[in-house]
Amino acid sequence: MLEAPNRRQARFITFEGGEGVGKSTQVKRLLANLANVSVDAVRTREPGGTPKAEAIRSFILQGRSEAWGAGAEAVLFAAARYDHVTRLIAPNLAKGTWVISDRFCDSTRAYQGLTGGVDSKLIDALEDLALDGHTPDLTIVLDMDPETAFKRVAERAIEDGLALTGDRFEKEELDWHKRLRDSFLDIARNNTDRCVVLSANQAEESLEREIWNTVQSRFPELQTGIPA
Ligand SMILES: Nc1ncnc2c1ncn2[C@@H]1O[C@H](COP(=O)(O)OP(=O)(O)O)[C@@H](O)[C@H]1O
Ligand SMILES: Cc1cn([C@H]2C[C@H](O)[C@@H](COP(=O)(O)OP(=O)(O)O)O2)c(=O)[nH]c1=O
Repeated sequence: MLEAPNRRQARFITFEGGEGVGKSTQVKRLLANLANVSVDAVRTREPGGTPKAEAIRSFILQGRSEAWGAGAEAVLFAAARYDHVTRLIAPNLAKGTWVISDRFCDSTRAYQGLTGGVDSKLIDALEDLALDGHTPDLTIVLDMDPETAFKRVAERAIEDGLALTGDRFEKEELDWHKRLRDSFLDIARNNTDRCVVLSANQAEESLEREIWNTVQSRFPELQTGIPA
């Protein structure tokens, strides 16, 4: 008897890229597309995803670890990630539920490592410890020039009547964000088996279709259309 898609091997997909490129928007759209083909999936994010990792998130994003430097912050992100992997990601994958994460280990490599100047040996060691073997099956890198991304975020904040305050990393200079963009592209070039770079500078719906096509071609079991 043929198995329904959600009975097959669960997949771990991550979204990466700079600020405001549309990661959260597209994670939600991918979840809806997976639900349409009866695949059980959970949406999560980094830093965070579990109560303890969310506590580390608040600590870092409020700027309380800034004075410690990028190396110590990389260790904090890795501590949050270890909790996230062992308490949420691994158990869900083990029971057959796909996991879709808004940011994961490439953010540490890009922000603290390539852009923040932390030695790649420390980043490699932290990644090895925190992932505990759970390398993503697919990473979608959303790429776009940071000026356009910032305009989007600002326009939306004005529409919603919100003040644009920004967290620790959103406050960095434009040049820093350009280097960050290059860092994500470097990571993708060095991990072509895992990473797919897509232009985020397109309408939400067309980017959603590109992502769904990418996911379906990477995981052909989704194309069978067998109902659960
Ligand atoms: N393709 C798109 N075109 C225009 N605006 C978008 C697009 N995708 C997302 N947005 C808007 O841009 C802002 C940032 O999107 P978001 O998904 O929160 O980005 P991120 O999670 O990468 O920070 C939001 O206001 C969102 O509604
Ligand atoms: C996961 C992770 C995030 N970060 C940064 C990226 C973001 O600036 C911030 C998370 O904030 P968040 O608001 O979730 O990101 P976004 O702006 O994409 O919506 O933490 C790191 O510096 N290192 C990491 O390992």
